[in-house]
Amino acid sequence: MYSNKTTILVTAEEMKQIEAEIFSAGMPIASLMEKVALKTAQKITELYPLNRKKVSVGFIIGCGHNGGDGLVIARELYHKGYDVTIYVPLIAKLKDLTAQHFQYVQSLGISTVQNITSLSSCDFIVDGLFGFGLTRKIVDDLAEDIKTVNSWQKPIISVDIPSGINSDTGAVLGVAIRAKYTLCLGLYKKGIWQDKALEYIGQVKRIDFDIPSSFIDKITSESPSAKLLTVDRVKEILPLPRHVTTYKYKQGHLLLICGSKEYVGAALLSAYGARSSGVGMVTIVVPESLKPLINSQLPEILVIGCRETSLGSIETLPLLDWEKYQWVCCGMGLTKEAVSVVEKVISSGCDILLDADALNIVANYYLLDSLKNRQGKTVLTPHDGEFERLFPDFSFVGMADRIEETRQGAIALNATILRKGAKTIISDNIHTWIIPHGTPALARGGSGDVLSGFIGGLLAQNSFTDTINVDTVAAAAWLHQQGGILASEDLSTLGVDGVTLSQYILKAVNKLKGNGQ
Ligand SMILES: NC(=O)C1=CN([C@@H]2O[C@H](COP(=O)(O)OP(=O)(O)OC[C@H]3O[C@@H](n4cnc5c(N)ncnc54)[C@H](O)[C@@H]3O)[C@@H](O)[C@H]2O)[C@@H](O)CC1
Ligand SMILES: [K+]
Repeated sequence: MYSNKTTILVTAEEMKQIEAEIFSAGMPIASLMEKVALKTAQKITELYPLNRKKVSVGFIIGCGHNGGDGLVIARELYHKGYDVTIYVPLIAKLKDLTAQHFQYVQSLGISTVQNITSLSSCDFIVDGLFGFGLTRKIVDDLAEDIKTVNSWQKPIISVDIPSGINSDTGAVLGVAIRAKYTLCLGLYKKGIWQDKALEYIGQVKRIDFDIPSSFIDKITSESPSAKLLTVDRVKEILPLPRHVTTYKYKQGHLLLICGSKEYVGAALLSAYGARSSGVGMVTIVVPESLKPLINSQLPEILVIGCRETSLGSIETLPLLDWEKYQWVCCGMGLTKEAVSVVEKVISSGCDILLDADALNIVANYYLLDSLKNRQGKTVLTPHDGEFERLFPDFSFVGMADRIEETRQGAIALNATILRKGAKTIISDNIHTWIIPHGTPALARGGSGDVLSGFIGGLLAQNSFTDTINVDTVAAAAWLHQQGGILASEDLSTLGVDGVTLSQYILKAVNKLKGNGQ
């Protein structure tokens, strides 16, 4: 089983409360700081081992306990033989524990400097300026110091979170350290996984300090915390291994409603995505003129051609036996003309996924109420622009916390929302997943069409299991990103077109060990 402890994202307030539980249970504050900082120092020695030549490290130390951590790390690296220099810009405001550690490092003869530029010759920098206690914008000399450190383009290791990043929203408070590594202490701070922080966090590594699960549960069980999706959880969610006596209709029947003369490829790519899911049956509804192409490219798919408008969009849906399908995916390349199509899908009572033009139609034609009150399950897959168009009147849009905003959207529409971005977020209100790894190779036309078909195929298969939909959608998004990562490793960031991606998704599935294959 995956552990809450290693994947949960906490706010600064939650972290403070968990810390308070630890202290009130008897752990002395200084002992906890010592433990955390020793483990962090150990990680730094692994990242930058001492070799025959001297390694010099500069510390930028703040006035709170992030600075205290920094000073303990500085002391340990000094004892190990690193050439340590410390800069403490807020020296008059040090918290007691931090001041004590500062006094001790001075007594050891560790060199302290009065100016940031004195650190410019160090091999790397440790940022212990601010952690989750940063409450306001960084200004004046301190802001200049951060700009100066960033301008050196040296490796910077941030303790807990890059100084200047809001630990809940990921927003830059004035200016922020651009880290090469973020060594996050204990639990992941939510801000680290927000898109806004991405340019600053570098590689994230969690330093475990044995927080009892009961404390984490006590503080977070009532709150709608987000979690990082792990490979182990993805393995549990996948509809594998298959039962030996299964047959095609037991593996789900997916209905795709998509495509137009203008966006032929969207229909093809959604079908390729569905194909990669291994779903038992796929039926695709497209404008009549697309039928021969789909037949020639994907011979295993049933194709229903529809009467089309003068511009080549689906004019009306034929009579469909909706009950036959475990999931319906609609919208990819449909064009904004296909209003009646989207209305019919929403009123069908089926379990549905709406993407692309279907989302724009919902936004343009005020279909939000019918969406919210529909019988079947709903999955929506907007990117940021589509998300904002979906909720023009809702106060939560623009609330700065992208993760919470997505959860609020899921509540408002009684739906599972997958919000695309550098970090994909999936929420059904109760559960929220973040896909930790991603690749900019997927920032190109067609990736989303593949994703919708792939999600639909997994949802159709998992509709025969107890797996909740938000988990299936998240696992699909995880594999989609992994497919992109594997493809870009083989073919470069420029080589991940939609067809290639759909094939590499299967490589990502195959890489999961113990999936019954
Ligand atoms: N939560 C935990 O379990 C643990 C936390 N520890 C460390 O403690 C840190 C949090 O410590 P603190 O609460 O002392 O907070 P910080 O060390 O992040 O900084 C807070 C201090 O900075 C000042 N400050 C805030 N914004 C400022 C600004 N814009 N300009 C100038 N000064 C500003 C505040 O007045 C306060 O004195 C964590 O990030 C972590 O590094 C560890 O020592 C031990 C374990
Ligand atoms: K920091």
